[in-house]
Amino acid sequence: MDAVAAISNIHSIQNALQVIATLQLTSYMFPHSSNINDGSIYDYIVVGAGSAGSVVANRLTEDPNTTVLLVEAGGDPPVDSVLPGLMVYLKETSVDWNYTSSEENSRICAQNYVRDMTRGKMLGGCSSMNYMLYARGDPHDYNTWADILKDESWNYDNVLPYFIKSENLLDPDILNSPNRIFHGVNSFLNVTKQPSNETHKYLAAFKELGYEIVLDSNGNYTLGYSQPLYTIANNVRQSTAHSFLGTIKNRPNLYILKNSFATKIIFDDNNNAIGLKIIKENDEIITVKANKEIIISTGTINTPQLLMLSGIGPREHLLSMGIDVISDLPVGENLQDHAPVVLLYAMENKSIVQKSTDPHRFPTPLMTGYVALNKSQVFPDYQTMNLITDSASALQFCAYSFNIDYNICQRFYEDSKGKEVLFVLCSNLKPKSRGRVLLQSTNPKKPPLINLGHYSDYTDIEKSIAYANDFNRILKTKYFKNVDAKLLVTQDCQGLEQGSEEFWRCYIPCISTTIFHYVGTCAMGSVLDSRLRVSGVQKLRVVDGSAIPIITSGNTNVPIIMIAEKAADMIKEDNAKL
Ligand SMILES: Cc1cc2nc3c(=O)[nH]c(=O)nc-3n(C[C@H](O)[C@H](O)[C@H](O)COP(=O)(O)OP(=O)(O)OC[C@H]3O[C@@H](n4cnc5c(N)ncnc54)[C@H](O)[C@@H]3O)c2cc1C
Repeated sequence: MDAVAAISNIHSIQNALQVIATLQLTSYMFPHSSNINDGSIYDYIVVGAGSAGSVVANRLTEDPNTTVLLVEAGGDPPVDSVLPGLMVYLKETSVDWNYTSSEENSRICAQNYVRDMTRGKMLGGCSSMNYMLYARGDPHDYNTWADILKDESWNYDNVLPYFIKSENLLDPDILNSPNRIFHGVNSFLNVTKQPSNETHKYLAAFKELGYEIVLDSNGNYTLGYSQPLYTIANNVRQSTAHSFLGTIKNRPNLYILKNSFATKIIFDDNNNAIGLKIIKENDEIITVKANKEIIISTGTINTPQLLMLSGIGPREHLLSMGIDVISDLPVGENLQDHAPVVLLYAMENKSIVQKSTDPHRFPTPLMTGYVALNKSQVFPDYQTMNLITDSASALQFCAYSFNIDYNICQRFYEDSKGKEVLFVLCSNLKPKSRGRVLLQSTNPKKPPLINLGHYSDYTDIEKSIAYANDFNRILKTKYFKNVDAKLLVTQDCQGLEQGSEEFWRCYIPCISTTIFHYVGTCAMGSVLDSRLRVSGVQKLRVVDGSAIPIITSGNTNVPIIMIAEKAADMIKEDNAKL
């Protein structure tokens, strides 16, 4: 097999799945689209039914006297979203916004490198196409937010109830452990483990290196290696579309407009957000109105675009685009992501590697680790996601899912053919690099200009070197020695002493990628206040990943769900006072 053939296999399966999607087999699981007319008025309008927007719409409609319109650019999640084992087939399809980032200013391998940025365009947003790892981040993250924002309501003790509020944990081991107190069991988001015996030999190797093997990384202590939790239950993906919308699809006060694209927020003369311009599925343009508030939940890339198109953003940039400025704010700046280094290890010979063929489960056995280099530190510096796979699947992950250069992936494949492969994503959890989102046009349908800025801060390379070196000690463990495990290296870096400074400096820029954790472009503390209100205007909030001031120490879906739970309470409180 070569990398081109591996990707062509994926495309063939995607084509078949696109045909199946026309049957709309999943539509019974989700709310139907409402008939919305020009000029309709609601108490609240929520724009974007992703991880955050679905939760906000659910919580606001708990009061039967409150009407909510939820506007979503995409439609129902297809079968390949609902079945966890098919997750790799969603990229670059009609449910992906298909954004790319131009990385010309960063220090990655190739000049003017273009990176694929997968983003969900359907009910549930990215929660309908993500890799379903349930990770809350570390208490230190939220205590830092509270310090920056000078608002204790964001410290760990005060956000923990919102993590608990959203969750229905179904794992018996954690439920019978002291960590039970950190988990919810009564809510919409079902969470399970996907246990696998194949992880044991690797967990033993991590233990040999001195890492703790923990039952759960989602309590008040996150360090150690574990079999993680997933937003998978009852054989299906627990997207927010499934958990928070499917379960309330008959609420008469929830109105949903699918396949409809919001293009502009309308303000009155006093800068109150009062309406929203939308292009419907049939290209009809309508304006809808909100009595109380408009909540923007269109995600880290589209939220800054919508705000800027509506006159909220950096003055110079808006004026250069011919847009009248309503509020001069650093919208689009502060873009953050985890940019992991991909480390591949060729393990024991296995002519036929046991692969999960069950589409109801996560496709490979996996372990996660949270590590602090300084042993007296209680929060992690880096995260590893460790997938146990085979050379052919590793080739697909490498060249397709994680968009690494074909030739490099091909080389990895050749050097691991017939073997088990440990595919590791090793992420610096607190990168200093920042990217940016700008408008490239006043046409709302034109994608914004995105620069992820990966490794634009030099210290991130240094940190990635330290973390990769630390992880690579795994080669010294008994199991790795017994099977004569090898770190796969690209041709260009061969000849350099493995583990040397020179080696990592060569290697890392070529095998770094994205894990799609984009946050921060409308951050609390700069664009928003700590109640998520947009500064300089009234009746407008942003509730999604863009509101995060500093990226969390792990995957981002569940922290965003927590923000949405907290936001819904703040919206209810603030409007009750009026
Ligand atoms: C491939 C992939 C794998 C990932 N894996 C994990 C993981 O394993 N675990 C984890 O915790 N996180 C993971 N993440 C990240 C996580 O899923 C996201 O951070 C999170 O879902 C983002 O939530 P959000 O509410 O900010 O935005 P989104 O979920 O993106 O929601 C935004 C919604 O707004 C809609 N929208 C946008 N513009 C408009 C408009 N103008 N009008 C109307 N609607 C609009 C979009 O279609 C979308 O539905 C992954 C992400 C991806 C893409």
